[in-house]
Amino acid sequence: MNDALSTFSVRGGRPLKGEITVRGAKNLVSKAMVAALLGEGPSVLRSVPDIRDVQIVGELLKVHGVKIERDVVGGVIRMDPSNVEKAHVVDIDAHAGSSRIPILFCGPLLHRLGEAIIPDLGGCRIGDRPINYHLDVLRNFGAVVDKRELGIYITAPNGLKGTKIHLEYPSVGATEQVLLTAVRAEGVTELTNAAVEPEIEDLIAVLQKMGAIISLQTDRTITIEGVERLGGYEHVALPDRIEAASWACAALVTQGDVFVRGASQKEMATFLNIFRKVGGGMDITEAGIRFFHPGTPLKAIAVETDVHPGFMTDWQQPLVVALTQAEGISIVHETVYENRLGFTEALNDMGARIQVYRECLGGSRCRFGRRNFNHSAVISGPKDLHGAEITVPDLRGGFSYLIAALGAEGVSKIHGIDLIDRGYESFREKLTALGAEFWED
Ligand SMILES: CC(=O)N[C@H]1[C@@H](OP(=O)(O)OP(=O)(O)OC[C@H]2O[C@@H](n3ccc(=O)[nH]c3=O)[C@H](O)[C@@H]2O)O[C@H](CO)[C@@H](O)[C@@H]1O
Ligand SMILES: C=C(OP(=O)(O)O)C(=O)O
Repeated sequence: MNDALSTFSVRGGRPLKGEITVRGAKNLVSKAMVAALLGEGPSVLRSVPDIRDVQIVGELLKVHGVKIERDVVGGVIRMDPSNVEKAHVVDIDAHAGSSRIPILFCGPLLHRLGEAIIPDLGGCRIGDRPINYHLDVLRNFGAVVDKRELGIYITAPNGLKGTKIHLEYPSVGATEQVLLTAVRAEGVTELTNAAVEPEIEDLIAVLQKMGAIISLQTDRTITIEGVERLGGYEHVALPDRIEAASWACAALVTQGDVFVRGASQKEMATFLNIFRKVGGGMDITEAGIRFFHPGTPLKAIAVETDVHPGFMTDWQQPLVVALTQAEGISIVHETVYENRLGFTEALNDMGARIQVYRECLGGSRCRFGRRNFNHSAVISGPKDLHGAEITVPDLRGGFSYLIAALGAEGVSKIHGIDLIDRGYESFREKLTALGAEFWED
């Protein structure tokens, strides 16, 4: 175990009961903040959660001259990009490895400054996570990409021009790259096989408020007519459907009853279907969703992760913990990331029975079939979980360990808990509100 990591101890066995609130989605807020860079006037974003990714993007905006005012408690961030300027390489490099968002600064910085320097990316290590689509997209618009020792240096000597782009896979980040570049490129851009996640639709709404002209067809085609200028925006971020689903799984595993204020049915429809099939109870209201264990045995299921409107990959890890409590054999086929099942090893140390396979099990053949990636899991349940000493591997894996520890008999020691702050606002306070017993060493 790494002693340098902060340690969080949890005594499991108490049902989580009560109410918590989710605010804006990590995967929209950070991108809407980047979009503010494109405007000539200030932008105001509301329902901003207090998570580390927001802080990191805020700092990156600041080093580029954006004036930021933030009301952390009220969840409001005001960004004034009137004086965007070149940042010092050392200031940019200070953010190397911290998040995946810097790659999305390319289009806005090229439009504003004619060049962009992008540090090495961070984010969860759940696969190789290449950026080839991003760089191809930028080259398509006419950008010149130069890989240097301290990151990537991008210029657009002849400006950025609208183009036709087809994505080999509907990547969320690459779709956002196209949007954030095309809105001010000269002429029309047509993107086919685009990702259509709710966070992307919300980013389109933000850009439209700024003056962009974007249409989204039902066949994953997005057309963007470039405009010369964009203004600021005022926007309320859509709620975080990943955080909401994570608390739903925590309610199930601990035999609890949690009202997640802010959870929205529309963006969670696919998760809600699976939660119901597993046997979870729910009451859907306008204000939020109550998730509870109905007292009857949970049922095993087969599920595969997919791009929207499929079952989201970021829901997979919390759901796997819930499936350790279901009666029978569940199958989970991870088709978005090749390496997102490593976290199951520690669950097995806690008493779960999960076997991982290279084959595509229980669903269609995916990009990872017949390759050396353990991307299918077979979960036999129900199994009583017991406390263990575990280290957080990534954001969702970390929250999943927390769920397992809350549902386990005895005390678990979780190392590296701070990683969870990247995407779960005030999770310690929320755990306290729900009656969990934990302490930090
Ligand atoms: C900050 C953020 O919004 N993160 C989300 C975003 O990540 P992110 O935008 O990084 O995820 P992508 O949709 O781009 O990745 C999907 C797949 O495409 C591959 N790929 C992607 C880009 C590329 O240039 N080349 C390539 O091969 C990836 O390795 C992965 O296998 O969408 C993922 C899929 O819903 C979510 O899990 C992440 O929470
Ligand atoms: C994979 C995730 O995020 P990121 O892309 O920021 O690593 C996540 O939120 O689960």
